[in-house]
Amino acid sequence: MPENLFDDSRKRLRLEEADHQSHMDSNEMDENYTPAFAPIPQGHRIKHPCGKRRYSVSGESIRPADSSLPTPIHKTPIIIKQIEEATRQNLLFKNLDPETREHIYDAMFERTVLMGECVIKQGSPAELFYVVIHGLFSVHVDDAFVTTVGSGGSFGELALMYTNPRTATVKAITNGTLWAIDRTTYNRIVTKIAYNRNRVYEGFLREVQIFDSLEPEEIAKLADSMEAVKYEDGDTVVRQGETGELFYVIEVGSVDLVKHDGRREIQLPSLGPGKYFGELALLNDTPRQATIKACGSVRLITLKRDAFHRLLPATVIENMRRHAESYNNVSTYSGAGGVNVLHTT
Ligand SMILES: Nc1ncnc2c1ncn2[C@@H]1O[C@@H]2COP(=O)(O)O[C@H]2[C@H]1O
Ligand SMILES: Nc1ncnc2c1ncn2[C@@H]1O[C@@H]2COP(=O)(O)O[C@H]2[C@H]1O
Repeated sequence: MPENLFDDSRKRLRLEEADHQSHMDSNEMDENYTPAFAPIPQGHRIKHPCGKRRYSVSGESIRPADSSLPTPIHKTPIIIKQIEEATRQNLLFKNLDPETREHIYDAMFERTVLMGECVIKQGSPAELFYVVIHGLFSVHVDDAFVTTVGSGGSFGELALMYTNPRTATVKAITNGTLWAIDRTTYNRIVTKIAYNRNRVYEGFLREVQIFDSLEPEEIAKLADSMEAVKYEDGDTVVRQGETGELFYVIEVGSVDLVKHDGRREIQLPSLGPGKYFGELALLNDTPRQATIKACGSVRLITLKRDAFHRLLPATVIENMRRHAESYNNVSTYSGAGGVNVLHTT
């Protein structure tokens, strides 16, 4: 049975409440305020010594394999839109992929507050992040008023990052409606979705021929380091002559390759699902040797240069080098179709 984190959150919320009166009615925003946080790097993971992967965010250890996504809390499309707008500029949301963001919106719960209530008390433990749907709230640092936050705003974001005490007091100037999420639930969603996605990559990478010799554990590490990117028809993925930092495996769709040999533009065989490209720049430290464009919608899984060198064993690198030798030999090049000279210059 998944634990009920929302009941827990409400308990903590009550602990944060205190009876304070406020007579502030200013609408000024504190333009000097910069939230003291950096975005949670997606997939900030550590490998547990026992071999089971754990994900560590904000000092809390989460084992995503054993956790589940929270039960969604119903909200109207208007509320979802308001939450979306209020969090659009927030780094903790903006850097998340749409699927993760959606699950976080689903998990947020409603909290109504009365005029004069203290929602956050400076110095108290931080647990909840709030989006303001209705009402006006005043922010005070060391008892000095700094700003107000109204409908479409948010506060308490530090709670999603750290266990540090609250940096300010926030009071309700009017009755209000807030939607909230606690740090544990936020982290659980972020790590669970990253974990699920990596397991899907893992399944796919197991089927990729060049990785045939890898052990399951090596495939899992690779999946954890890879990120998906999407391109639409005609988009250039890599351009001949440019520096390259990524290695690509085609998950969905196909790509067209064109190489300019100094005189002529030559069309090379297209590549489809399970094929890879972009290894030459990383293997030889050379500029890209061909231009590659999406043919229809394409989904690629990418590996950064350092992870490429760190995670791929010598046997795989050797097989890639051997395969690259066939690039200049049309008869043995595995991408069927041969080469066509497009035009000469
Ligand atoms: N100077 C400020 N201007 C605007 N909002 C602030 C300021 N200082 C703190 N806050 C907000 O008040 C919140 C108090 O709880 P947190 O520290 O979690 O996150 C804080 C911010 O969201
Ligand atoms: N005949 C070819 N010549 C050069 N690159 C090729 C050829 N066929 C496929 N490629 C791929 O095109 C990629 C372009 O970027 P890279 O040079 O990093 O790596 C290259 C190879 O993966």
